[in-house]
Amino acid sequence: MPPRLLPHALTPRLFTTPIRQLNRLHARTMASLPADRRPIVISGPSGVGKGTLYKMLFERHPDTFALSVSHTTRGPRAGEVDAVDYHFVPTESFEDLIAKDGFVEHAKFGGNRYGTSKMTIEEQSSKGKVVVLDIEMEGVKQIKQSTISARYVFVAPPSTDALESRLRGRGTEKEESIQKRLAQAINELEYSKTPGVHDIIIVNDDLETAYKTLDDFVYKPLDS
Ligand SMILES: Nc1ncnc2c1ncn2[C@@H]1O[C@H](COP(=O)(O)OP(=O)(O)OP(=O)(O)O)[C@@H](O)[C@H]1O
Repeated sequence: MPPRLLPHALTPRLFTTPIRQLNRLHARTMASLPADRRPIVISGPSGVGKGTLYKMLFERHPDTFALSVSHTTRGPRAGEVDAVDYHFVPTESFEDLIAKDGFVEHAKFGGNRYGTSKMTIEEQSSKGKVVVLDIEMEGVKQIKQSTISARYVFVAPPSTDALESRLRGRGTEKEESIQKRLAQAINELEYSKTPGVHDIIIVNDDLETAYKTLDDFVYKPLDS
């Protein structure tokens, strides 16, 4: 039996889509490594939208980035998974790793310890991923003093009122924790004004605009 001819509307797109369009489609679905492969350190006050922004980056460029999973002594929030959101460890194990010089940065915040292990960064980089680190001010200072060469992004809120309403709107923090985070936000914002500390400061007002600024920065050519 001769093959049935498909009506035009059902012809597979492959045969009707111009090559240039196909290439663009292909580029978007393939891992698209930035020219600059150094780890990207993203900092900014709690609740400003760091997580929201880098998750968009991961979704829009699959298989390209890896979030450095931090170690912490704090307990998991509802829905958080060990080794995915954090490596949840007891204080003794955390201190053990400090003694072995196993962290690129570590800090205490809100009564808990947080840190990025050298091993975590090495593992992801060796898989060809661009590592993204979500860390706070003290961690940024330590990485800047370390031998790690990184790019530094600071995410700022459009206003402190907006920051507070995002923190509250997220619904993950108790009042005491919100107050601590807001107090710390003032220090973070002050530090961000130090010249030369960050390569870019992104004000996260309109989300898509902020995302575009982040994407452009991450993918800018090496010589610009
Ligand atoms: N541009 C934006 N406009 C309005 N709301 C936003 C915007 N960006 C993020 N948010 C919301 O703000 C809240 C905090 O965002 P997110 O959890 O990403 O912050 P974070 O900086 O990663 O916080 P933390 O450091 O505590 O993990 C979330 O509910 C998120 O949906």
